[in-house]
Amino acid sequence: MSVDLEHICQVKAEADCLYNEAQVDAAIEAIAQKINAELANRNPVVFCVMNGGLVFAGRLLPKLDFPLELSYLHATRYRNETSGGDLFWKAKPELSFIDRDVLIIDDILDEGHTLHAILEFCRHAGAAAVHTAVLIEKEHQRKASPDLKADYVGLSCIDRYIFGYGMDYKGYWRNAPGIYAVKGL
Ligand SMILES: O=P(O)(O)OC[C@H]1O[C@H](OP(=O)(O)OP(=O)(O)O)[C@H](O)[C@@H]1O
Ligand code: HPA
Repeated sequence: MSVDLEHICQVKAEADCLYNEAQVDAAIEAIAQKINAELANRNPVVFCVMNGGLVFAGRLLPKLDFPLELSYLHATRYRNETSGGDLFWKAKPELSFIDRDVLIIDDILDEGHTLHAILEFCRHAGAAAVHTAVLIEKEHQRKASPDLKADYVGLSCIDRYIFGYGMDYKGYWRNAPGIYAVKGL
């Protein structure tokens, strides 16, 4: 698929900055403090949800000061689009976590289908407990289930399509050093 880089650059130039780098990092620090207080003695297996969770996990992990194991999984339902479809597992968790505490790290809880499916997978696969951390939660009434919440949530945002800090717009701007809302979306 050919990408119109001019469009990609225009989207960044016209976007609204919802949170700058300092604000996002402060939110990550606050999450780290809570996780340090609550999971330090749990010897968890931490799964970064690729691709979106990469930047959040990269900033969060060095702030966690207890023993943990790190792995990744890749479940995707947006596939570089701005609305989600069926969940597709690109990589299921490889590290065994039977009877272990699991910590799932992802960038965004939007409709929540992704987190819901990952939670179900980990529970059925024998995790002792599953904890979830998301950098940002989007506020709307379209959640996969109304009671679906992450245990650790850094920020919240209005119902617009956002990018930056791991989140993409059509595969781009995961590297943006803040959280931005696309103009008109
Ligand atoms: O709450 P939901 O509506 O299910 O959406 C959240 C999920 O969508 C994004 O992943 P995406 O499918 O874009 O895959 P990617 O991380 O590889 O871009 C994001 O990283 C979350 O994992
Ligand atoms: O608003 C979003 N931005 C980027 N990725 C996403 N995945 C779900 N919602 C979003």
